[in-house]
Amino acid sequence: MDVSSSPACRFVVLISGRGSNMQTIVNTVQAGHLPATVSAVMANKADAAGLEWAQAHGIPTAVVPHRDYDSREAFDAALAEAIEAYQPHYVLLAGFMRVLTPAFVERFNGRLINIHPSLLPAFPGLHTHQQALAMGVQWHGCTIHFVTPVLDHGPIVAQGMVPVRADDTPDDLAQRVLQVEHRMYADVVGWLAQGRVSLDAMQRVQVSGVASRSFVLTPDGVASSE
Ligand SMILES: Nc1nc2c(c(=O)[nH]1)N[C@@H](CN(C=O)c1ccc(C(=O)N[C@@H](CCC(=O)O)C(=O)O)cc1)CN2
Ligand SMILES: NCC(=O)N[C@@H]1O[C@H](COP(=O)([O-])[O-])[C@@H](O)[C@H]1O
Repeated sequence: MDVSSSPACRFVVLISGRGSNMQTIVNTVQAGHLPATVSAVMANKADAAGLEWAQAHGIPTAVVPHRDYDSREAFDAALAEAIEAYQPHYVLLAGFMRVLTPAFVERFNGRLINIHPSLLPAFPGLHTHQQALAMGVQWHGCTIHFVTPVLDHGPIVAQGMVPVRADDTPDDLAQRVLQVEHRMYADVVGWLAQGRVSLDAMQRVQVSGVASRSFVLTPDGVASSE
């Protein structure tokens, strides 16, 4: 793919399902206020509902079915080849549900971003809303972080939090957290596109010109904690 004419920040977005975070990313970029483009949306499942939405919005899509490969390493190598064809500045995981191998993470080191539906380091892995309710936490939320070989452990870019209600079900919590996820990823995509995000010598995230990297859900919507 010839990207020489594209000086903008190129994103490839990885999904596994409905892709509401991917839709937020595409809508943010296609609003036209950022020097950025979503070069492709890719999924590890052909039935990922977000693929049809992306195609309808003019975004190239690809499927690399993880079940077609004999090993995690082989799948990751095929996925990496598909991604590198677009020469992205960043690869954004948005509901991507495969644990990535160290070789894959190394190949995109410093350019791989994920959104996780908990306030890391609390509740890594899957079923985070069930974990939160089981522990009786009163605050829950989401984290955008750089991806490292250690699952859900990378340097944190932003976090957002929501109150937990006594009668919450996991789905109630998921829907409340998604509101914050969408606002957060929209802001983080802007920071990335504007070249504001870096890692210091201690592998801590720095975002130039941004006073707060935390968000909170209020009765009036999602607010930055500035
Ligand atoms: N090396 C890393 N890979 C991934 C990270 C990461 O931080 N480091 N983040 C995840 C995203 N994620 C949570 O945010 C996550 C995704 C998937 C799983 C998981 O256990 N997946 C199973 C399959 C589950 C399924 O297919 O439904 C698996 O891969 O065997 C845990 C956490 C993305 N990858
Ligand atoms: N461990 C990864 C993970 O659980 N990601 C979560 O999957 C959901 C996908 O929603 P979406 O497909 O509508 O963006 C989101 O809540 C995201 O945080």
